[in-house]
Amino acid sequence: MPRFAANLTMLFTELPMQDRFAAAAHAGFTGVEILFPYDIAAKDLSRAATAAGVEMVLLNTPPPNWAGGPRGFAAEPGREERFRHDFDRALRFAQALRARHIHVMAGRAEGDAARAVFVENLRWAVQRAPHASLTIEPINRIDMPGYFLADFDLAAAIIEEIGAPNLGLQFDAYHAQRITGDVAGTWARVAPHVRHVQIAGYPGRHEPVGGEIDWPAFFAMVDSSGYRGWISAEYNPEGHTEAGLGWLPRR
Ligand SMILES: O=C(O)C(=O)[C@@H](O)CO
Ligand SMILES: [Mg+2]
Repeated sequence: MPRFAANLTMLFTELPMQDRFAAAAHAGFTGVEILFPYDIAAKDLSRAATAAGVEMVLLNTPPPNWAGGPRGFAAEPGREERFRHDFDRALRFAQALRARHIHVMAGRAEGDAARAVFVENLRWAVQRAPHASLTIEPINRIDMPGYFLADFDLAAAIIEEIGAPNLGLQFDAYHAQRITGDVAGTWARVAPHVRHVQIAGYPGRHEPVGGEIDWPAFFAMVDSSGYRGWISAEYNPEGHTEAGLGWLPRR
């Protein structure tokens, strides 16, 4: 059975960030992720994670703008220097927090030049951080207009092309359903590349309960595929976070 993590950027927002670690542990999560942790000193976040006894699972490359600004530069021609600067910053945070994965965000771009720059930047990153685990995540363009990586097959092809042991796929079931309408079929095609999973109900991006995704079937499929990484709850709770955690196994 995979382990469950709480995305502290979206869950437990009733509390200040440092208090969300303990709240997640109390609720039954053994790991946490933060999309953009850069506003708080890494040592303070690390202390909160250690005190709560939760593992830091993932963070994103900057910029730290959750409110609609740019979402990374890895696929943007002409922004290679900015990408490398941001990547090193993410690496420092990941090392300080002992974070398992760094999600390398592609940013807004399109076309062959963007694909080439994305591959080139990822090749640089996997060599820059050979001991870090890097992920790329297809994100639907309705929620994130213009985002370069919005195709699971493209992500799998790029991972295969780069062929680095420290680069894998971040499979967000919500985006998979929104992009393909077939989360199970998509999983079946790309499962060997997956090294991190995120979940949210579709439609709505709320708790993973009901909706278009058959959640018991999804969890069974992920489990039987041999995936042993984390499954992270990355959704907007309908109400109070705690009140919506009935879906979490082993509570
Ligand atoms: O939007 C998502 O889904 C994510 O996982 C984020 O990392 C993107 O900011
Ligand atoms: Mg996601």
